[in-house]
Amino acid sequence: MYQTAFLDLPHLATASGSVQLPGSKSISNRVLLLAALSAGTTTIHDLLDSDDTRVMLAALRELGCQVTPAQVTPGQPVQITGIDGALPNNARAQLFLGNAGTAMRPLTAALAVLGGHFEMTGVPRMYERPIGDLVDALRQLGCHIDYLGNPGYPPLRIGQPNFSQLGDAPIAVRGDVSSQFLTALLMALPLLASDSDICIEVVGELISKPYIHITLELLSRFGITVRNEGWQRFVIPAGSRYQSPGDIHVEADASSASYFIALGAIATGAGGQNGIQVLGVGQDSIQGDIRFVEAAQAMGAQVTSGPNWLHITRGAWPLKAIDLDCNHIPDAAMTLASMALYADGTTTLRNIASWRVKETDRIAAMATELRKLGATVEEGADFLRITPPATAADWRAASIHTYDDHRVAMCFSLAAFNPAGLPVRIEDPKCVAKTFPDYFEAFFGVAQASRPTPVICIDGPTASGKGTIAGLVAERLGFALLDSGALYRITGLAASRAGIALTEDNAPAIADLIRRSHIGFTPDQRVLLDGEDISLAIRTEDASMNASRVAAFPAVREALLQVQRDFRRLPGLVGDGRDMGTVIFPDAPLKVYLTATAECRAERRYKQLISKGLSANMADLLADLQARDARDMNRAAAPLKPAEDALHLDNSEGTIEQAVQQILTWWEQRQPFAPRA
Ligand SMILES: Nc1ncnc2c1ncn2[C@@H]1O[C@H](COP(=O)(O)OP(=O)(O)O)[C@@H](O)[C@H]1O
Ligand SMILES: Nc1ccn([C@@H]2O[C@H](COP(=O)(O)OP(=O)(O)O)[C@@H](O)[C@H]2O)c(=O)n1
Repeated sequence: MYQTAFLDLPHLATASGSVQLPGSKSISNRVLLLAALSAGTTTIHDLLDSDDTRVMLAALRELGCQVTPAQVTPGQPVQITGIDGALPNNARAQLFLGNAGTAMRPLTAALAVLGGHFEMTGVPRMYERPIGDLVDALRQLGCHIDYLGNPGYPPLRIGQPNFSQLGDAPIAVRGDVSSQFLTALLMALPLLASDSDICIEVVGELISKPYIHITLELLSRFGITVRNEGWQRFVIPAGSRYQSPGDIHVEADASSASYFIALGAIATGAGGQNGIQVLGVGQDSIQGDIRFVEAAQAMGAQVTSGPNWLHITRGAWPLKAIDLDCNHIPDAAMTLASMALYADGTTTLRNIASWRVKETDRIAAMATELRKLGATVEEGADFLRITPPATAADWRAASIHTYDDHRVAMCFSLAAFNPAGLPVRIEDPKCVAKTFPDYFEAFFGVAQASRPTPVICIDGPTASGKGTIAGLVAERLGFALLDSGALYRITGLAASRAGIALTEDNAPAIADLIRRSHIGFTPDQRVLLDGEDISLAIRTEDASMNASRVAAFPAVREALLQVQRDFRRLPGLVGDGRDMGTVIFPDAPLKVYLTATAECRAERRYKQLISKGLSANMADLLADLQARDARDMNRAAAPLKPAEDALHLDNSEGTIEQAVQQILTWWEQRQPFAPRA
């Protein structure tokens, strides 16, 4: 996830490939419970691995269900052998359910009906989340539930039920607080419906009907066909029995899919590749937002689908403007507003009044931000009318405000395909965490920039502060980081360990050795050589000298050339070294030559080594540093020198933060966005 203040999307040209969307949380936990209650073994594909599914799985194991493997492993299904509608007599368990409402409520209902001796506990926040309406409904039936803390809230104790008073009267449950109570009853009461129908009556207006729809659909896959009488009464027919469907796929969140469906409609692929494959949700999805596919098709998208996948390619281009009542797809319809930027006329999205009361006033937010890009937007109480910029010249480079609304951020990523070649800035990109923390990573994984991905080069002599400052600049911009010196350090270390003398004669052997080695950098910048963590070993002064020796060999530099260029990836890269701007990335839009006096550098290096627990001596350090400067500057292959278009930054006096700010200011001056207020 990008934690930066903003994220600059370079102008994008093409997109193709496949995106695996994470499984939906509410579907995952429903499927787990239904599989546990069923007869037979269920193989669950694409289960979400999250805190909430982990506590559910642990609880099911505690109740005696066989779960293999014990943990969710990416790409591997989970198998659950169910209890076939009954627990052993006097079953007993203490279940810790964290803060997972999707586990606490349905499990409470199911266990209260099954009977036994159970304690349902969780984290303190769970004890502030009401469950009284569900407990009241279950007590009407004859279930035995006690509050162990505050009445109306978990923790709970569940005992043996007494159903002798259970008549034909409907069971009443409030529907206007949380639809999870109704979901919980709908999943528990089939256990009681062997001899006669069970009727649930909703008191108050039922909220979140799409979620009840999901529950009903999943129940039917597990053999229970509930009669839905106008969303006010639900009848579970006599003779209902949970039966495993064998295999079941957990769908991804259908609204998350909308951005990639739109992407497939907007972008063509590069080099013969075609289309976007969305894995995790298919057109037979049980989620209401899947009908976004029809709207995207009306605008021109070509969509094919199979079990849990969609494939989208560009059809009509420009896209076709539409006039649509969006009441059935309130969340996904926002994505249509971004698609409207690429349409052949004015698009009208109607019946979207609910947008006004979401994370932000989404009608106002979309209108404001679309206008920043150059679109003409008319905004009404419950509609949005969008006319794209008339020509490429009418597009504007915009810094998109995201209002702490994940969907605004995701929608506007699509503006980076504009015909004007402009980048797009997304402010506060971490707001996507609400539903899709790795959205931008997934987006960058399939999109390609129209020009070489931006690189900021920071070159300079040893201990001038390159590594420290490059790391901070990369962090602020969400860019990848290339510590090129580490590659020479690794090479020196690998050669020494292999017993190869670091002489010019041996350069081909050293180059060969490094080509065969497996070099890795972890996200927290630890350095791996053939799987071994050598982060500390390459930082000794010995390793520094060896690095500077092997770095003088053209064969070694040649071997490392492509390795370094391969670090270039969206949204950008900061490269730190000696020849980033002169040899490796000569086309970089910003090159900085960072210097500081030799004395200043020696002193900083001294402090740095001591703080890492490595031994150091000031006089030796100064001499070594000067020797290394001389070797780096005077060698024939890629000598250390400023690129002709480099900006010089003397880091002897100022603080680290001042140097970082100077580089960020230079970067900002190269961007087309208006200065931030
Ligand atoms: N402007 C500065 N003021 C104080 N210390 C600095 C400054 N710039 C860098 N340093 C410190 O100098 C040391 C060497 O910096 P480093 O980033 O390792 O240099 P390089 O990568 O150029 O060899 C680090 O401990 C760093 O924190
Ligand atoms: N792009 C680069 C980076 C490092 N190097 C060499 O690799 C050595 C170690 O690089 P480094 O950046 O880790 O060293 P320090 O600047 O931290 O001392 C340097 O002394 C250079 O000789 C290089 O030649 N080209």
